Amino acid sequence: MVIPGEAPFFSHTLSDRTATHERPSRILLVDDDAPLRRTLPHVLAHAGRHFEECGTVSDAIRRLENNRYDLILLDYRLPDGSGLDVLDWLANAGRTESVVMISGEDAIDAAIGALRRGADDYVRKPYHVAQLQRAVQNVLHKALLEQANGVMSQRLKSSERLHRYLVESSPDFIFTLNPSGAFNYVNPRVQTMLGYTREQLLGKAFSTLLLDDDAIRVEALLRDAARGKRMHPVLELRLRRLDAQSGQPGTRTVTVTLNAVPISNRSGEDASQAPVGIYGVARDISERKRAEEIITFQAYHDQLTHLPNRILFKDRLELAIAQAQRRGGLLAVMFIDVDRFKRVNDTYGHSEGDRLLRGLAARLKETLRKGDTLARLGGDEFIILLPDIAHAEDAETIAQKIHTALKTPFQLEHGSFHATVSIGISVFPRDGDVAEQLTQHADIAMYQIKREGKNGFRFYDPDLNAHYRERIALEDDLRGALARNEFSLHYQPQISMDSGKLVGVEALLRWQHPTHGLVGPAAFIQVAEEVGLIRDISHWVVDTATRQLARWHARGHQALRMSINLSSHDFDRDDTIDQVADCVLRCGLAHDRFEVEITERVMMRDTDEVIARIRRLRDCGVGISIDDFGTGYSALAYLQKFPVSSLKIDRSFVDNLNGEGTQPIISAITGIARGFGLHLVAEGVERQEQAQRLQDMGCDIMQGYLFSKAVTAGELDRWLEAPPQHIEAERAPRPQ
Ligand SMILES: Nc1nc2c(ncn2[C@@H]2O[C@H](COP(=O)(O)O[C@H]3[C@@H](O)[C@H](n4cnc5c(=O)[nH]c(N)nc54)O[C@@H]3COP(=O)(O)O)[C@@H](O)[C@H]2O)c(=O)[nH]1
Repeated sequence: MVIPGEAPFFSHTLSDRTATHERPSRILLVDDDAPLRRTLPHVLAHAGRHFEECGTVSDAIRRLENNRYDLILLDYRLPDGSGLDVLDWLANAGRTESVVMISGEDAIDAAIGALRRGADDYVRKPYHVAQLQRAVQNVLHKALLEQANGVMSQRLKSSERLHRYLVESSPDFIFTLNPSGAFNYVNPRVQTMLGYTREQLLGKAFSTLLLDDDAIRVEALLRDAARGKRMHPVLELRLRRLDAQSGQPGTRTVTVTLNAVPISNRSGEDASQAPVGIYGVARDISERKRAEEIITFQAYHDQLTHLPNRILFKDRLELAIAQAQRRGGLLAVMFIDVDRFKRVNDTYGHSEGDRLLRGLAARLKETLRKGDTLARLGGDEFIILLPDIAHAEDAETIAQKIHTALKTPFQLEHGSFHATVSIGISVFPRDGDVAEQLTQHADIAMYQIKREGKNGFRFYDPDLNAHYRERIALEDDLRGALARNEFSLHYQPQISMDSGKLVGVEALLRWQHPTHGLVGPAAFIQVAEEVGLIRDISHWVVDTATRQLARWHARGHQALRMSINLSSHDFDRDDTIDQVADCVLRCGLAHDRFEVEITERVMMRDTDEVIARIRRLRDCGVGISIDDFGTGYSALAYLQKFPVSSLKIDRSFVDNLNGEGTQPIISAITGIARGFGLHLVAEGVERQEQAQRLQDMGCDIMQGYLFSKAVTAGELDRWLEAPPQHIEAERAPRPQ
């Protein structure tokens, strides 16, 4: 490295300069004695010595003005002045030539005067040759030593400047401590790194920058160092920082290397006795630490809620199991699933779903103690670890607290939302002694709560395993069912009692399961909804049903109506509704021939979006039929809001025709249908007398096992060509 304006650090070596005998010496003889001037070069001859001569002061000065010499042999008395004049000239010119004064003056004052004015030696005439030779040799040697010394000190200065430059401009905080551990040097980096000026730190103990824990470690180290022990190479410490802007204290994380350095080199003494200073280098690793912390946090936490994730949860659970095993204690795992969460996402969008999850995380946290772990496993699944419980029932208390905490609705952008959760609990060691098992058993218990109607909690029970496995298998089979073409539609006839004719059909979904045979929708629709398969299934139903109806219309049965069932989930989005409209249009189905049955569950959703979607269907000529009409509370209110075209008298009324209050309800429904001009169908008609009573009450169209179960399209083809004989027989005589 080269400091600007400086020679390279080690551009030459000492040995170059100290090899005096090899170096030529240029010597000027100044004497008015010409024979002496000619003789002296012979007397003083030596390898590398070159002599020049002159006899006057002025001649000497002229030569000096143009040349440099290593030595001047200078006579005291000269024709035009004194050798002292030459000495003065040399002094004034700042010249460094060595001078041996040669003089016949006896007086000691002359010698002293010459030496004072810069002569290096004084030889009095007459002299012995050997005396002059020695003087010349000594002076030349001394000059060379001085020269070498000058070079050396120049190099030391350069070296010191270089080191100072390196230390002062270092990106690290470099410091030295005295034996008491107080700063006696700090480089300027301290100001940007820690916010202190050098003056603020000099004289202060290093420990004043340290946090308590670190201070204890470092003080022990410094004590060891003072006793001559080797120091540890690298420490990670937090140094106190003074924020210049806010004046607030903070910390920076640094790696520090501390090295003991003996302060004085007292030769002969035991080195371990020498007082020790400390040389330290602190490197700021705060940013790296922060980045590491963020990466670690992200690896072990859920980004949405900032709760621990599955990995961290498992880690904590394994630790808690090990501790519980040691102390023979209990712990509980609570698997929590948010009920109907998917609906929030589908209806209000993902940002509302996220808001709800964050709110839920905060509420769940509030119900827990320090030391418990709440984690998010993903989606709407949370899990809690209660690492230290006295009784299994303690987990029950927490579950109740959670349900209580959720009684207050969440405030979302779209308004308030009342969330419920299903909680499954497993307890160590009763329900398992490894993390995966406890988690899976809590999950199974949670799943059972879902099956039992959600919004509750229960403990794991080994009997639940079988149900769980069935459910998992069902989910797996269902996922491939569409691709394997295992679905079909069956059509249940609707008969007009007046004409005895088949006037409509309800399309009902069937699943030809590879091992279980023909499976009805009640066994899988809910699962399809929960695992998100319902959309694709509904699309298949809509497509198949509209094509089939178009085929029957094309064969001349244009009056035939068909209804299909959609899931309430299908009304959360536009795509299924768009598809119904597209299919009806593409197949050219006449107004009201194709109908979508909606349940009160759909109407209860009652959002602007759901109403708009139902209106859109109606505008496309699709009939809207209310299934299980009259079983809910606000049936009449719905009729005002929704563009309904048909009502179905629920099977429960038909079943209970003789029950208290049933007949007035059925009469009311028939009255409403007549009043609003709605198509009316009674479903679940199984017996002749039911058909008779319904007909008496003004209901004409009926559907039920009395007439037929749902049949395949092929069977219905045959029906349409030749209605079965028994239908006529089932028809009740017309009222007179
Ligand atoms: N999202 C979709 N849901 C569908 C679809 N297809 C059907 N479903 C829903 O499943 C429910 C059960 O249907 P299913 O097992 O087919 O039962 C229907 C009839 O078989 C049964 N029924 C008909 N007549 C009688 C009878 O006289 N007695 C008796 N005990 N049961 C009878 O009733 C069911 C039809 O009911 P409804 O829909 O209310 O008219 C079913 O309720 C649908 O909601 C589908 O494609 N998608």
